[in-house]
Amino acid sequence: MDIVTAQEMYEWDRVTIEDVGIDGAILMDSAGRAVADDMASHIEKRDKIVVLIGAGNNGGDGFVIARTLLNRGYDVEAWQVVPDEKIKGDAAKHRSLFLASGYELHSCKEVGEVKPSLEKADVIIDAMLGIGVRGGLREPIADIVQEANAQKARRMSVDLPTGVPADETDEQITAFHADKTTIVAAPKMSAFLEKTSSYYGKWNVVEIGLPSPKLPDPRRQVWTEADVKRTLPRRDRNAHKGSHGKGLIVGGSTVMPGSVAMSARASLRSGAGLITIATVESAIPSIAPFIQEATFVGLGEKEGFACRPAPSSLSDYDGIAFGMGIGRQEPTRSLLSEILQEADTPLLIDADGLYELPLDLMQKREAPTILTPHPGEFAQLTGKSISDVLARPFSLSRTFAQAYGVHLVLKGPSTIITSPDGEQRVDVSGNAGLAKGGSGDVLSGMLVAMIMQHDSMMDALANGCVLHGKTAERLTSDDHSMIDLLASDVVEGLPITFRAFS
Ligand SMILES: NC(=O)C1=CN([C@@H]2O[C@H](COP(=O)(O)OP(=O)(O)OC[C@H]3O[C@@H](n4cnc5c(N)ncnc54)[C@H](OP(=O)(O)O)[C@@H]3O)[C@@H](O)[C@H]2O)[C@@H](O)CC1
Ligand SMILES: Nc1ncnc2c1ncn2[C@@H]1O[C@H](COP(=O)(O)OP(=O)(O)O)[C@@H](O)[C@H]1O
Ligand SMILES: [K+]
Repeated sequence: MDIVTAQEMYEWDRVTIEDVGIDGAILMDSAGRAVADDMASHIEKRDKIVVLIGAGNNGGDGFVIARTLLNRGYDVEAWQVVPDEKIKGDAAKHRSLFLASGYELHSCKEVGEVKPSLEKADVIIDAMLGIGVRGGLREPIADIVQEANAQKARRMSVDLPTGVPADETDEQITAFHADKTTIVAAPKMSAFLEKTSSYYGKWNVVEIGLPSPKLPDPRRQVWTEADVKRTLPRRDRNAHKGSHGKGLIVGGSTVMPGSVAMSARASLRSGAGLITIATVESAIPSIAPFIQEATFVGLGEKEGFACRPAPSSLSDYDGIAFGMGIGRQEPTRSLLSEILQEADTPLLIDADGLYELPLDLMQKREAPTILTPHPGEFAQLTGKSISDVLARPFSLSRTFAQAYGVHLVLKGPSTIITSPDGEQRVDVSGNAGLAKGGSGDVLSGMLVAMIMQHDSMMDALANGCVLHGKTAERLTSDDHSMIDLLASDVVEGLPITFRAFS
């Protein structure tokens, strides 16, 4: 499922109308009817419905939705919240069709006129503004949004909640707070941004007749369960342990020994053939009982933290993960510098490994490098603030991955995975049960296992992220809550996930 900007959406629409030859008013009719069909499955005949209609094409969709629901016998009041002369083109045509059908259209210049209807409504449908919003909301829309948000009615938005822009933004927004949004044709970037995603409520996408081959490839897509099922490698019945990769996990310290054990277990549970843990010598006895299947390499240590030299024969491994629980001490960073220069296999760097990462050495590597920061770590890597990262994760990820030639997994409720040539995939699985220490360590272990088994790095990373999130989702819907779920529960939950997906 492609994720679009406003500009990409307009281009898709333009090409469909001009080159394919589908009339704009017909597209609007299809869009409105598809949205009405979707919304109708969430409303009852006895519900009092108010449709709020703006000036642009989003309002045009609103006229079609109101007419369609009225045709089907729903109890609908249609409210135009802009002056007549503002409504032009296809929207004006659908306004005429609405009136010619014999339906009543209310209009308001200020919120007081529509307020009694909003107060009585069971459902408020927002077709005021879509991807064409510019700047702060003007009156009366600003007041209507505030009044609608104060009601107990169910709020449903058409395409986007009014006030939410389609794209990344630094601006503070005031917006309609939808319980549900029916998105037209393709999800917009803002559905995945921390600042704006909550205004959408639950969302889904309806098809409206825009031909898929005519969408200019945004190189940005949601990675779905179906994508995982399609691309997850099947295990060959003649496999031996070497077929699925020999991984090295470098991390841990005397004060943080558990993280590497979790990464290693997650890696083995995700299909890695062999896992070696490289950690400070003194931590091995405390870790070993938790992971009988792994082998160990003892690292030299200074005051409980790992130091050079790097484990010998780095080239024996098919994948390396560095950083979980390793600490931020100077000797540890020298160890990473050595690994960056010597390892000629895929190297994933997470957690403390990302702290003061030598970007120049990383950039010189020829084998793939994968960074898995959360927004705080990415802010530190880029010299931006966390709020900058949260406002522009797509563009900052793409710029960084392309500049440094790395794969970037920017973690969060929507995890954005970017390749060195700028392709992006978004994983929306998981829930707040994962907002716990150790979740990232589990993910790193899973990703190393995936990297060793897939031919495509992007498939490996996207599949690993979705399987991680889906495991948490399943666990919190069965035996656990988001409160009690531990990272180690996610590791032990992997078998059922893999059974479902492979
Ligand atoms: N194009 C497509 O691909 C398809 C689009 N479709 C649908 O069309 C929608 C996009 O339509 P759109 O381009 O007409 O923009 P839209 O969001 O209705 O707003 C424009 C109006 O809002 C006004 N306005 C702006 N900012 C404002 C503010 N801050 N406060 C107050 N008012 C403000 C602005 O006024 P102006 O500034 O011009 O005076 C103008 O009148 C899209 O989301 C989808 O639903 C589908 O039907 C089919 C395929
Ligand atoms: N609210 C959430 N919804 C979905 N996934 C989440 C949420 N919070 C955290 N996660 C996921 O959990 C993991 C946390 O990683 P990270 O922040 O590195 O944790 P830690 O360093 O504590 O192990 C990431 O995969 C992230 O995507
Ligand atoms: K809307």
